[in-house]
Amino acid sequence: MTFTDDLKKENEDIFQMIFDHPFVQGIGKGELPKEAVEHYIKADFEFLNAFIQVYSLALSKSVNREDMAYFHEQIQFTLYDEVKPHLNFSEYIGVRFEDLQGHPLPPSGDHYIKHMLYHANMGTLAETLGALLPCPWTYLEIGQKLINKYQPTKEHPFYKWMHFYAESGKETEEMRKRLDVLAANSPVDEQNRIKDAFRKSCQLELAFWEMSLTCETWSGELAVIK
Ligand SMILES: Cc1ncc(C[n+]2csc(CCO)c2C)c(N)n1
Repeated sequence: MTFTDDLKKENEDIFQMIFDHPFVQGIGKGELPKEAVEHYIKADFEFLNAFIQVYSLALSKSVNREDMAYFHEQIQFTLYDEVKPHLNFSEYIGVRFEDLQGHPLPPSGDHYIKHMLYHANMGTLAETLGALLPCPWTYLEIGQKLINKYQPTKEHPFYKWMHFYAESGKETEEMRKRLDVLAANSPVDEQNRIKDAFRKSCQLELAFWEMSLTCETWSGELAVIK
């Protein structure tokens, strides 16, 4: 068992709760409230901006060219390829993607990006990867399991979304490989911080789906500053 095999086993409960979440199941069924999808895209555009910033902090902690090239590639991927699933969702709600950008993150999304930024700013490269890994891993599993369960055809409204993530296994594999090497050389207290960062990111992935479905907002009248 590798370190990341253990992480997956310890967090199987949250992976299952994510797959069972009504927003995720709604993707598989091809039926989702348009307001919830709009809430998701607005938040996720900002989430990806933060993800790119976290990758760049990880790049700054890299000590060899291979890791630098890896984070550079992942920044490119997030900037240009991750737009495709957003476009699929935007088409479904009939709103231009450009009109869904620049909105402040709701509380759970805000919590998630600050959690990642905390580990990237205060922790080691391994800790940063621990906080990042649930993002590609939970989406890979969602894509694969939804396709398996619902067998979508090309006419399914979220066919592209599901295939994009089901075929993103390389991202998860590469990140796992790096974390496994780093964690094997980490002291126990650092391994515990990696485990904590990973579990909280899994829980915040779940919270992100719930935030979208319930159109979560900040309380009170005062507008939130982005
Ligand atoms: C809340 C949330 N979690 C995960 C993803 C998917 N995702 C975002 S960046 C990335 C890895 C790129 O290297 C992946 C798989 C998302 N869109 N939104």
